[in-house]
Amino acid sequence: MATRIIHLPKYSRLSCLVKPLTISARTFATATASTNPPQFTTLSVDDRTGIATLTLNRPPANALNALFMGEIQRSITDLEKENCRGLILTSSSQRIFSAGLDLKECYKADVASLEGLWCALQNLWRTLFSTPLITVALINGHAIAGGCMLAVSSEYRIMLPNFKIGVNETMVGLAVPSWLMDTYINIMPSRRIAEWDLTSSRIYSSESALKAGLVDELASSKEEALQKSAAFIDSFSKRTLMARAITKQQFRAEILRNFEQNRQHDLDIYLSTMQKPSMQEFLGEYLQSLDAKK
Ligand SMILES: CCCCCCCCCCCCC/C=C/C(=O)SCCNC(=O)CCNC(=O)[C@H](O)C(C)(C)COP(=O)(O)OP(=O)(O)OC[C@H]1O[C@@H](n2cnc3c(N)ncnc32)[C@H](O)[C@@H]1OP(=O)(O)O
Repeated sequence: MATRIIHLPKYSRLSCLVKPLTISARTFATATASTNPPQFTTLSVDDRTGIATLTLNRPPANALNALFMGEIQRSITDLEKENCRGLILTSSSQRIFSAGLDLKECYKADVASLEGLWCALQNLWRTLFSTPLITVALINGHAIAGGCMLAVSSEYRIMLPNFKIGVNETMVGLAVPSWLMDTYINIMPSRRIAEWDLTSSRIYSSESALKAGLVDELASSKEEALQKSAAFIDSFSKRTLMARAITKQQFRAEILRNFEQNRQHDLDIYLSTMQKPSMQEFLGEYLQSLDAKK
């Protein structure tokens, strides 16, 4: 299980682009660092197509803590080095893609832990948003806040029915960071709708997300969604990959520049917000409300 990403064929050596994902797919887990075994992700790469599937596996909610986010980020970076062609991001859970930041780790945490969490979130977003890989979020469960961030940072979103997706920060009294706002605007058909959504903490159903343009397709099963994800990646021919990647990065460059200029400010806002007694009190109540559902 604990295998590093090695022996991945260079995409340039692949002779055939359009092949179904299966037969020669190898499954292995991603390492969190060169010496540490992975804990929360599994990566499978199809040798023939050059398509990787990264599966989030941190039960029960794929809540994003620093270690988990570091693993995801390193997987993407490793795949880039191996000239992998496309990445499908999905969840091992049958009902939660990701519930966003691990709120339990935000509660009564010391400053160093809060800082570690936020920097890991910033780094993960930056890596996913800027990667030259063709990225698809296969949203097979609820995707809230940071979970939605993973989806909107990807290039294409395919969602299974009857789940929820959206960014709920203002509902809990928090401003949406400008880089997340820009990422959301980048994919929504209308800036006006994006502003409405983020200011009102709108959470969509899968079906309404499709109508609004927040997701691109629905699929009735994970298998169908995998096929559609592979089809999206395959729709870009080998010939266009380099030009495509540069064009994608040009589209995203200004958002990335703004982020770099405000990175420290963004961290400072998060730290000061999370350390407020009123926020910690609210967070405690919020966590209790999640538990009270049982
Ligand atoms: C008070 C909020 C503070 C926010 C702090 C952020 C400050 C920065 C602002 C700007 C940030 C932008 C970047 C992103 C930020 C975030 O991601 S904040 C996280 C916001 N996420 C949520 O509000 C989601 C909360 N969860 C849910 O709504 C539901 O759990 C669900 C995802 C819709 C799933 O519902 P359901 O299938 O009914 O499962 P549950 O029973 O509710 O949950 C299962 C278990 O998972 C635990 N859990 C759920 N969410 C989280 C979480 N975010 N962190 C940690 N743990 C979580 C839940 O407690 C259950 O646990 P068990 O009781 O152990 O089973």
